[in-house]
Amino acid sequence: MDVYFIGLGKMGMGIAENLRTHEGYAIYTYDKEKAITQQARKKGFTSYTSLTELFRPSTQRRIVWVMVPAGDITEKVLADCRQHLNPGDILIDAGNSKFTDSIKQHELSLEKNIHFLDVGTSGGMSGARHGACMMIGGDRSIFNEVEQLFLDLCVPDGYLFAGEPGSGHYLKMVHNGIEYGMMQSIGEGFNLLHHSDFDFNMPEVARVFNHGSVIRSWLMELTENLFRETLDFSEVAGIVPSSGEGQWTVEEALRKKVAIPVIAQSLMTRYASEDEEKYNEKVISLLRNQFGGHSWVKDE
Ligand SMILES: O=C(O)[C@H](O)[C@@H](O)[C@H](O)[C@H](O)COP(=O)(O)O
Repeated sequence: MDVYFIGLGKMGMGIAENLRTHEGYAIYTYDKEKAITQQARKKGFTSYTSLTELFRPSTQRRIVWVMVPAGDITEKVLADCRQHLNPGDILIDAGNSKFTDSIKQHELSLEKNIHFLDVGTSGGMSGARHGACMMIGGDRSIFNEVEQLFLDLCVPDGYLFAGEPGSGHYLKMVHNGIEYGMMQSIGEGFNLLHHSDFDFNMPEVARVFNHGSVIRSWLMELTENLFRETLDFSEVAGIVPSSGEGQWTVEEALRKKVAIPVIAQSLMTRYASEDEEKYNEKVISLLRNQFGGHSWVKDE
């Protein structure tokens, strides 16, 4: 198979490096950053500096693996690719795109007889390099034609053809909603341990939670790792950004009138962490003062 990688960031580069450890692929790469193109060449990839060079006329079917930031950038890259591709080529968006965008991209691709698969990719950087988890939406017949790609890139049992266009990214969205809730719960539990009257050894607690307990998990292993690296979090601001999938999960739950209180609360907690002004808490403090004469704490 001729596989063209577009976007060699933390995930794209890992996936490309993963794929070249398998037989049967000709791999071509492109990244808009010259420095990354150089880096890819140093690693031995055939790497180009423009899409025109990358997509030199070819009679072979091209499989294009796009892994760039979701939203406008993905939309532009996919549109640019379609300018160069032949009918029958396969365009794969393996980034964290919104499922509604993927449905649209599927339709736009179809207009040019280009096939489109939306692939939700999980497992972080180590997964990309050594075996990922992938959730795939699109036409089943196209998935069947390139299934070997997923067999090679994923851990055993680590991919699923989810169904219609958009379903791959829908699944990844909900996966990330669950990820938000699980992380929130781990954070809260360890916060309580941190404030308790007992002197718990945090890395050891995370270790024991990981051996035979109900809550053993990769996130708990990462919790053990982070505590082993340092117990001093004084330099960490405690601000938790979010890339969008948690928000889309909540929006979808509102649209479908499905209750997801834990995931919604995890998202709100992240938003609150970013709100350094604390206007909400200031209003509440002053309200307590209004009705009860309670004093408010002066900002230092
Ligand atoms: O499954 C995964 O490998 C992760 O979910 C990965 O996709 C990424 O780390 C998140 O997109 C971060 O998402 P937030 O920025 O929303 O926390």
